[in-house]
Amino acid sequence: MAPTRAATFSDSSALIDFVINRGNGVKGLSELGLETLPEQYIQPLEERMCMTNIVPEESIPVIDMSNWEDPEVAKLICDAASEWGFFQIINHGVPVQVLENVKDATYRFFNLPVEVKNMYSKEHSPSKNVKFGTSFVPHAERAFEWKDYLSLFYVSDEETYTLWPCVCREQVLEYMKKSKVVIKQLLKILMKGLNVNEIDEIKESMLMGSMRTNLNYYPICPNPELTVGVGRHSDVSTLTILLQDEIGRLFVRGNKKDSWVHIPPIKGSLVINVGDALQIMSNGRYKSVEHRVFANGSTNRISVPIFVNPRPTDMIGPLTELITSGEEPVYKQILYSDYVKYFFHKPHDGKKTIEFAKI
Ligand SMILES: O=C(O)CCC(=O)C(=O)O
Ligand SMILES: [Fe+2]
Repeated sequence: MAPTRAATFSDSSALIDFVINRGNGVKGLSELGLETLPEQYIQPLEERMCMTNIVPEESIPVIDMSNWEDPEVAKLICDAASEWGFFQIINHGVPVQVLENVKDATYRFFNLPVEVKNMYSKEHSPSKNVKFGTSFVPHAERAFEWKDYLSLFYVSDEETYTLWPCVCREQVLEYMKKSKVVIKQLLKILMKGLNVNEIDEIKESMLMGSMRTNLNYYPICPNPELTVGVGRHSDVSTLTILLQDEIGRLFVRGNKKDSWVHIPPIKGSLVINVGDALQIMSNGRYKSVEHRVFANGSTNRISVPIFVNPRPTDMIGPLTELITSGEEPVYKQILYSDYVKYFFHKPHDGKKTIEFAKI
């Protein structure tokens, strides 16, 4: 019997060498035209897509930001952040062209020759602030995730122009800068919702002292029903601003037990979600909610999240305003970089990271 193409990688070390060490990623696997998914990507049954758990009649709020100072808009945002942890915004002020440009830049990066992309892998990158990789933490995962990414931690414009790949740096920078306006509006509203009316320097650093933008690439997958693009997780950010393309397949945990709700692509919109850092700072009032991405059998998908984070050196914990007003703290003070380190040392595991900060 002729061997199937998947047999090429029946040996795990050969697959790891091709995908990780040589930098082909899952894009390289996808382009081999494999007929079956390599077993290293087969997820346990409970992590795979199950249509019966999807609630098609539910959806996360879509909020028009054109009158963002209107108290009714503020209420919609604060309610969405506490009930869903997720919402989409439209008329947010980030020009559509900026969004289109960053999507084009994402394709430009992933279409570079493997040798060029691999110059940014963990082993070869000139800086830990720029990293090309695949899956989430392949060295610790029992099953890999069907995703490649480029992760860009912003330090300064100067560093961006020296270290980031030239095919995407200007577009990512512009997307970050234009998004900063709406990020500030959202944080102002969310803080007001907690009766925190002044955002001083220390608070601004805790809320948005650093930013990381990821370019995510989910290539066409053989047997998409057996794997995931990104497994169940909540983000470790304060807020995440996510640009997705028109493909869909991003799901968020719904309010009913074991239910999942699709986040439909809306042209020009941005998906906003609360991350663990904001759940901690708000003492649990705003919720970071589990989400995941399923793989796709017929189309490549991209997404571009901006993770708005505290600075790595910030101590974060429930805001003093909440505690002095009599709330019992649910979380302790933690060094943000310790929290992030903990997240990146284990595979995706739903909402478990936040246990690290619980009192
Ligand atoms: O690709 C997406 O739509 C979501 C990705 C995501 O959840 C993440 O990168 O944290
Ligand atoms: Fe996420």
